[in-house]
Amino acid sequence: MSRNFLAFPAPAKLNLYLHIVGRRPDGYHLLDSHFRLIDLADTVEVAVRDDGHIELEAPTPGVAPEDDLVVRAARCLQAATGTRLGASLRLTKRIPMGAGLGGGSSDAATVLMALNRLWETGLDRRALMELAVGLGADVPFFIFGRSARATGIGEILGDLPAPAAWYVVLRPPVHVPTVDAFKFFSRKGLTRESGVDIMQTLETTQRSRNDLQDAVCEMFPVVAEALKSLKNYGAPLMTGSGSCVFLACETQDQSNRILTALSDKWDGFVARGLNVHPLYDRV
Ligand SMILES: C[C@@](CO)(OP(=O)(O)O)[C@H](O)COP(=O)(O)OP(=O)(O)OC[C@H]1O[C@@H](n2ccc(N)nc2=O)[C@H](O)[C@@H]1O
Ligand SMILES: Nc1ncnc2c1ncn2[C@@H]1O[C@H](COP(=O)(O)OP(=O)(O)O)[C@@H](O)[C@H]1O
Repeated sequence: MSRNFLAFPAPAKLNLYLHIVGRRPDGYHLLDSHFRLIDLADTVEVAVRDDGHIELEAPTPGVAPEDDLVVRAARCLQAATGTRLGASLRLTKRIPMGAGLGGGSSDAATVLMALNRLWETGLDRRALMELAVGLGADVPFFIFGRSARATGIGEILGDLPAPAAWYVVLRPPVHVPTVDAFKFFSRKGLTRESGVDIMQTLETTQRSRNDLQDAVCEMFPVVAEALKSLKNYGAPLMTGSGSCVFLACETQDQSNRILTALSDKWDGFVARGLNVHPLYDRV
């Protein structure tokens, strides 16, 4: 049966700083991080089914369909709203996985926003964000949908504008499991005491720092090498739990020139910072 698929973008994100300021009893770490959307995006295609089934037409490489975040997001919205409708899903992956770019989380957020509209379940942004945190700590950010300061485990979000910027992003050929990055970090006892009003100290200390960076560089020295390559051009940073590293540039041309200069050694891409999620007004 031919179905009427509609396509929705799922943009990636960078962490312009990532501070770990504590740890919850359940083991999740308390963060203070600046999340910024970029124009690299996956595409999620959705067709409503009236039989209630959730079907992913082709598996995401390395992910069992029932574990796929797009399937989990659809089932989560079904359970929360009691809708009898289902969906067929197609996913076009462009965001590297395990790269600190939030690809899986963004895919999940796009499914929640798209199906909330197509199933007419009528949840508001706040309700969708509350559902989202059960799918992943940085899923709520993509529903919040604009440059944000994230605290808590990443689910408490407030506006924090980012300067217009282009980013050159290098992609070391390793997949960093988020859980391993945090585990390695905590084993080294580098967690700062919680409760510090980081925005005050941020004025006096260097803001753009990723507290997971040293741990990931120790686990994957190739990430340290990628940072070193970019250090010739400015002050690079790893995004999220890695493996990607990035450098902010004022112009697209500057980003392209740096990527070209490093292209014999590194895979990478140039991305433009976004102020709002492409689906922002569709919630
Ligand atoms: C680290 C960040 C920073 O933006 O980005 P990514 O590197 O994933 O892109 C995010 O907080 C990742 O969010 P997300 O990828 O959704 O993580 P989850 O699936 O919720 O958690 C995976 C595992 O990471 C650890 N984890 C995650 C978030 C957090 N604040 N503290 C943690 O300790 C937990 O062990 C958890 O079981
Ligand atoms: N649709 C999906 N796209 C990407 N990863 C997915 C998806 N569904 C589940 N995953 C799992 O989520 C993990 C985190 O993926 P992703 O969010 O892209 O990376 P990161 O957490 O480094 O930003 C992947 O390693 C994969 O095992």
